[in-house]
Amino acid sequence: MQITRKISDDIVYVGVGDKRLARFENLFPLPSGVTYNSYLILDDKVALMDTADSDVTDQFIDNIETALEGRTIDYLVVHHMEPDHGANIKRLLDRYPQMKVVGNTKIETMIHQFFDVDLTDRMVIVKEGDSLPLGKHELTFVMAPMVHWPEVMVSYDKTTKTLFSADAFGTFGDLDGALFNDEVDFPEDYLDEARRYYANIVGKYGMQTQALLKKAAGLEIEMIAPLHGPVWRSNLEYFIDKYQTWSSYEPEEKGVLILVGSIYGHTHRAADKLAAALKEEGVSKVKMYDVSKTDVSYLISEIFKYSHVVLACATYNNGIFPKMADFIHDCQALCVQNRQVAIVENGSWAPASGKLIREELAKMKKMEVLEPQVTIKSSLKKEQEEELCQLAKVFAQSLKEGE
Ligand SMILES: Cc1cc2nc3c(=O)[nH]c(=O)nc-3n(C[C@H](O)[C@H](O)[C@H](O)COP(=O)(O)O)c2cc1C
Repeated sequence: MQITRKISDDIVYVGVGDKRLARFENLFPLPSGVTYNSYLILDDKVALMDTADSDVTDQFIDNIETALEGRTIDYLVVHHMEPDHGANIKRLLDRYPQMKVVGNTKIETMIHQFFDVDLTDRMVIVKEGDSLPLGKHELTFVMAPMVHWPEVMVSYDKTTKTLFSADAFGTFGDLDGALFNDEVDFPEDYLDEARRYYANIVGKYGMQTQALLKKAAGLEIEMIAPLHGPVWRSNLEYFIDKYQTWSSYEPEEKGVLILVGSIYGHTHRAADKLAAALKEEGVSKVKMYDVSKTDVSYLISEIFKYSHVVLACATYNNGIFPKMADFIHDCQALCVQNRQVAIVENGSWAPASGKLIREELAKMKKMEVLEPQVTIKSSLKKEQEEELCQLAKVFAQSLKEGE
């Protein structure tokens, strides 16, 4: 059985969706799966654009064999060596003995690291701007180092004006039979997962992503074919604009994200009070999460989205409540920056989480702390309720600025 679709007259999607994988990179929950995209260009020469994860090998090979209709593969273009795309390189080298691998020198090195293969006379090394003629199609290679591994490159097909974008413009989520962005309700059903993918996987490398966007701006692109999620053939500016926003660490939306680290719920009550006060002040977008309940990858995605953040946190063994500390650590690792943040701390004998959170924020770029910092000693009292109302006013004013 094969499951393939054409993305143009002679380019066939041979990728595979996987709904069974629980966590991407054994880390990020996948409630609706993921796709491993791969594309076969059937020209005078046949080029396969990347392979797929070992979990889907059988279906992937079936797809390729059907699309080939008895032909063989001349070139395997490797854009990225992460095993969710590179796992089948050796298998394909064995299966198609005349196939050559196209990639840069770092890709060649990594192929040898991952596999015991002899690449003598089987490697075509390419650098920035090099081209590979296939017949009607000609691929031009553009290096994209650290988006999000060092060897990453993308390629551009002049004939169909397609950018094979590697992991850039990828999205979590299986596609349920769809292939193109205009076959799904992307803003409704995929945007959150696209942001979660970007923020957690590529988010650390904003500068490198900006460099790639700059190079891409010089190309006439009508289709973006990433390694995960839908192929973009319409409204490209919409998704490119999202990437501009995310990679420059600009908030996507004005609104307040409240993150609560609470052991017994008292800190939650304070967060509830603040949320209600924000509503009273006319703040339309307020979103609250318990950091113990929500996987940190969703919290990271949300902080990439919202302009303003409240960290409401209990003190735990003279430290920051562990789940909140984990979140802050992830923010630092992913270079989260440029947000307005307020702190609500709690402690029964020596509240310290506020001071410690402030120290962590100071290590990050452009994280402005809004005052007052509110200190609760066990449960919320009248005095702190007033401080929370005052903080809500400060937020409302800050949100209005620049409108
Ligand atoms: C294991 C544990 C360690 C704690 N460590 C501290 C501490 O170092 N300093 C402090 O002031 N309170 C400490 N507390 C108390 C809590 O911070 C305090 O009771 C707070 O009000 C809890 O808020 P919550 O109801 O939102 O969980 C600790 C509580 C627990 C359960």
